Amino acid sequence: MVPSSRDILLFDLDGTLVDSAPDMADAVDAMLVQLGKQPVGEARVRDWVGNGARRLVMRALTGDMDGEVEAARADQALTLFLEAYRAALCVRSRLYPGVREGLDALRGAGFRLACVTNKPELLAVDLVNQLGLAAHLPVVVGGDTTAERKPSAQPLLHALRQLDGSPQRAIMVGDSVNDISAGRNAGMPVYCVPYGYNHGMNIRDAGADAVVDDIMALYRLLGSASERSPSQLHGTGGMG
Ligand SMILES: O=C(O)COP(=O)(O)O
Ligand SMILES: [Mg+2]
Repeated sequence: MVPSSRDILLFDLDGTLVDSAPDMADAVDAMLVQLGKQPVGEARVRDWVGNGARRLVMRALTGDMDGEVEAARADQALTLFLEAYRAALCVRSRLYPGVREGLDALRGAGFRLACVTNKPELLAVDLVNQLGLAAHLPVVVGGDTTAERKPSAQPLLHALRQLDGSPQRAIMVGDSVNDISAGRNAGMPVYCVPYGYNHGMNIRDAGADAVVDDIMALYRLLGSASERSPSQLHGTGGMG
């Protein structure tokens, strides 16, 4: 039985469900080479993912987390990146261990699941399909679906509207401070996995309500909480 208080789970995509950095890094490097620049490689790109494609491209062009370039240059680079990425979206990307089993178990227990990512919506939907998760994640909200992306609450609330849900019934599950802020802004608890992309920082220091080793561990945590008492699972609207 699903806990009556929190029966909706909003999942981040990159770094939480899928290790997509290898394909993103290949597309970033293809873009850089087309612009006559040196490729940067996967390790750098891992630290740069999570704030949307445009920010990723600006980080790659400047080598700086907060780097800015003029709009026309960013537009041109973004077009090249998206072309390369769309053409090879799911070549080396892999689900993290425990994801398919965990989502199966959560679905089987009656949770309703959605994806809220800063990836452009079309790419996110395509990737979810290619990974065979379309049935698990019937709602996919991307970084360009609403006017603002995470850490704004907008995309989370948009997903909840499509599920006829509310923040009181939901938990955000992610891998970065961006997901934690988005969940806070939307008024819901945030559980994090420790293996994703958190800009080189340890997620255990970032203030999540819980850190779960993987999505199967999330299922075990929510399952055992629901057996104890629904109200113990953040049922009173508290944040932790
Ligand atoms: O920054 C991105 O492109 C996507 O990142 P997210 O799936 O972790 O939100
Ligand atoms: Mg992420």
